[in-house]
Amino acid sequence: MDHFNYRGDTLYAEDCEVAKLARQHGTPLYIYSRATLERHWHAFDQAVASHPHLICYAVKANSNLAVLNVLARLGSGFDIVSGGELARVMAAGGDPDKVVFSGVGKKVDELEMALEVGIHCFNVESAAELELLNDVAGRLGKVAPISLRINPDVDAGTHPYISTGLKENKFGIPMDEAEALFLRAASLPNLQVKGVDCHIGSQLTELRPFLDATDRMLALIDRLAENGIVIEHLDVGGGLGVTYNDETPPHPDKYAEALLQKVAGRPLKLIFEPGRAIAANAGIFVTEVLFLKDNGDKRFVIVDGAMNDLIRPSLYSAWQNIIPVTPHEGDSCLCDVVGPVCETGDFLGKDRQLNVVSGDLLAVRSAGAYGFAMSSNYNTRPRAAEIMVDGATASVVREREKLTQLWHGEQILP
Ligand SMILES: Cc1ncc(COP(=O)(O)O)c(C=O)c1O
Ligand SMILES: N[C@@H](CCCC[NH3+])C(=O)O
Repeated sequence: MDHFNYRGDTLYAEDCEVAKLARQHGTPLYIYSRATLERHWHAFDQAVASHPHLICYAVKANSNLAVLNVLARLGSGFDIVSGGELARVMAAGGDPDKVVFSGVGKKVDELEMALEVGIHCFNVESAAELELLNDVAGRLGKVAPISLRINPDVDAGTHPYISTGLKENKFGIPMDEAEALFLRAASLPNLQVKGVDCHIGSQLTELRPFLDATDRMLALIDRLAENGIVIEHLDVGGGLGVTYNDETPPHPDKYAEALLQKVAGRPLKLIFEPGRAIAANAGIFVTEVLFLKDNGDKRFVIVDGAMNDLIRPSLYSAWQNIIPVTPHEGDSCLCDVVGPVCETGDFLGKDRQLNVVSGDLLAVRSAGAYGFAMSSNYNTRPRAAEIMVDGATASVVREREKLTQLWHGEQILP
């Protein structure tokens, strides 16, 4: 369970009343629970406690500095995909020595920045990136620790837009090119081979694809050993799913147990890059009902939150639970919860049984990951405020954007 529960007739975030936070800070509003973030991180960390490991939280899921800082204080590492994310990690007090850098399109300035601060490992995704990194490191007089991200060609059984470990996806190096590229990496003077990594997709709800990928990675590690290349760590990526509706993803304990069986007896450090599993159910998105509109057999509940705030429903047809902050007695009816943005695809949920009136608050659950982080200013809508609750204390961890911030840097020509 998370820390967003009803007490009496109204929803709480830990010991803070959600309706009160909405009144104080306005809507739309993201609310995160520190206790839930910490519990999810510990669940991962403790699951693999018996084996050398590093949990590198995937910053892209929720990159608010306060979220990163809470995890950094637990000793977390971080998986980043840009120089911007590296800067955030450092601004939040994260340790660069626990940072792994993923991504198919790293730029020279990003490589330089990561080399200067001394990250744990570059997860290299192509032959061209390998050569570039060697050049940049040489120019700076550094040796870059590297892993090659291998595309294990397994079907993660998830939404096609968030599946990453199939041959047809842009990510990683094809398995049949892996050995040659590792040999090349080992021959380059400014690189040090450290590990292999993979990440096969997101919101996985079965263990099988993870274990298939691990088998393939371990077989590769054995072949590399025969060629004199010693691999120190296996980075299995992120991807563990969460319950949005009725999914039953494996608990990190079960995942770790199965994985540890496979690596038993090997002096191989394990790296994990969980994003969603840590952040999704640590957050809710609160929005106010503006108007109701009845169209024949359907009711539109028009709210002040929109696809620019939370794009997952529009982008992936993702289902996230929508609950009343303070439920009413009485009959519900079938509703589409839609935002003010001028797009037919602007909805937070379709065909939901709700009983609401104008002025009510709704909470979209499981919004802590890929929520605010994917938000935009489309329709010149300021991005929502973000609150972190810790017991009975609620703090603004990002102010609501002001309109003037939205055109900062623009200019009118004479
Ligand atoms: C390389 C990499 N690592 C980790 C993650 C985090 O994934 P998730 O949020 O599914 O755990 C992603 C995103 O899917 C990713 O691309
Ligand atoms: N943004 C996606 C997940 C993509 C993960 C990024 N590698 C989601 O909301 O489900």
